[in-house]
Amino acid sequence: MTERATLGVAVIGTGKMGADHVRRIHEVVSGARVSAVVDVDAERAKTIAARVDGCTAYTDPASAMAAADVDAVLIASPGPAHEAALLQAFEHDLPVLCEKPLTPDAASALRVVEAEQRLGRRRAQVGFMRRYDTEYMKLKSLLETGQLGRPLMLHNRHRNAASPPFFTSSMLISDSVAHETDVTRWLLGHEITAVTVMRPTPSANAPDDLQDPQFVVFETDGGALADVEIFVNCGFGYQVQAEAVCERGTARIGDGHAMVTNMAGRWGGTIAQDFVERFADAYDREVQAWVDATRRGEVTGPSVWDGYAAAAVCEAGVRSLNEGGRMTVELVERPALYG
Ligand SMILES: NC(=O)c1ccc[n+]([C@@H]2O[C@H](COP(=O)([O-])OP(=O)(O)OC[C@H]3O[C@@H](n4cnc5c(N)ncnc54)[C@H](O)[C@@H]3O)[C@@H](O)[C@H]2O)c1
Ligand SMILES: O[C@H]1[C@H](O)[C@@H](O)[C@H](O)[C@@H](O)[C@H]1O
Repeated sequence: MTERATLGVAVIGTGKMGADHVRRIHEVVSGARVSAVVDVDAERAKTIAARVDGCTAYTDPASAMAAADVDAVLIASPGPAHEAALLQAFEHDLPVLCEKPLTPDAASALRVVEAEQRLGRRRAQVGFMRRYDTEYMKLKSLLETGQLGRPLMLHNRHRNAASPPFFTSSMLISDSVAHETDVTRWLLGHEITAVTVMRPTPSANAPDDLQDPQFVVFETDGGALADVEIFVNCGFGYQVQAEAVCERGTARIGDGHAMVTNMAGRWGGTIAQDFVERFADAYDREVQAWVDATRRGEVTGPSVWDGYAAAAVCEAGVRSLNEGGRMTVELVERPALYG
């Protein structure tokens, strides 16, 4: 298959993540350019477009997708806006990289799976960027060698310094733990069959009415258990850690000991303050891999099915959070398109 010339990308949503992806495509990634940006906030779209020569600002995704210089779409609007943008991109037969979550609930995610199936080929990749993080990749490779034996448990910690003002208790699951649903499925190669969410006494530093932290337990069809501590107002920084406990050993990532200093009677290092810093390399690798595959006419990386499975687990998790107790996860039969 011949490679396409430089890929013209429309970035939809130019907030924290979208603006960072615009910078990335403009300055870091090869083989692509940002030809359009879209934001319901016209001023924001214009400000971001002005950073890239030849980039047009739009307020309506459909107009950008119809533009002659747009070959592909990167969706970085909030989760509830993803379904409409994905379906429009499919109508225009454009390849998509959609930030996580694919959509915020299982029914809307399933509509996206069904729409892609009607196209008869994969068109979209979901932005589960931890699959491109070097530490997660090393852990995955080690588990695949079988040296540690069968994975029995996976402990996950996911801490943000502070949550944005719009964050709700349900979003700790649907927006944040969405990542752990994906890494658990991907690292273990299991589907998650049940979810239990527990509520410790909220931190005094969490905004009023926010249930923060939460403690989540996943059961898998391979008989493993995974737990997730999600704490989005921990105050001290951004930390993502995972430890796989297997029959013959354990492996842990995310301790962040890149540099240790000794100074003034203490030893220590620094902690990243947000995801843009902690996962910078992973985002770069993710977007470059998407551009390369798209130019070859292929779709690789986490699929719309992975996005649907994560949405179904998170929906069960939100029910457990709100109603209490263990909730089972029901997935539709996996279509052949997703192997
Ligand atoms: N992979 C990651 O680690 C990671 C990190 C942060 C955010 N995200 C995801 O990226 C997405 C954006 O998050 P963010 O933190 O940048 O949010 P944000 O609030 O900073 O930005 C969202 C932007 O989208 C715009 N917008 C809203 N509705 C829109 C619509 N219908 N069409 C076009 N633009 C619209 C808003 O005006 C805003 O500028 C979310 O899906 C979020 O979950 C992923
Ligand atoms: O949207 C963000 C993003 O996905 C981050 O990676 C995660 O740590 C945050 O909790 C979430 O709100």
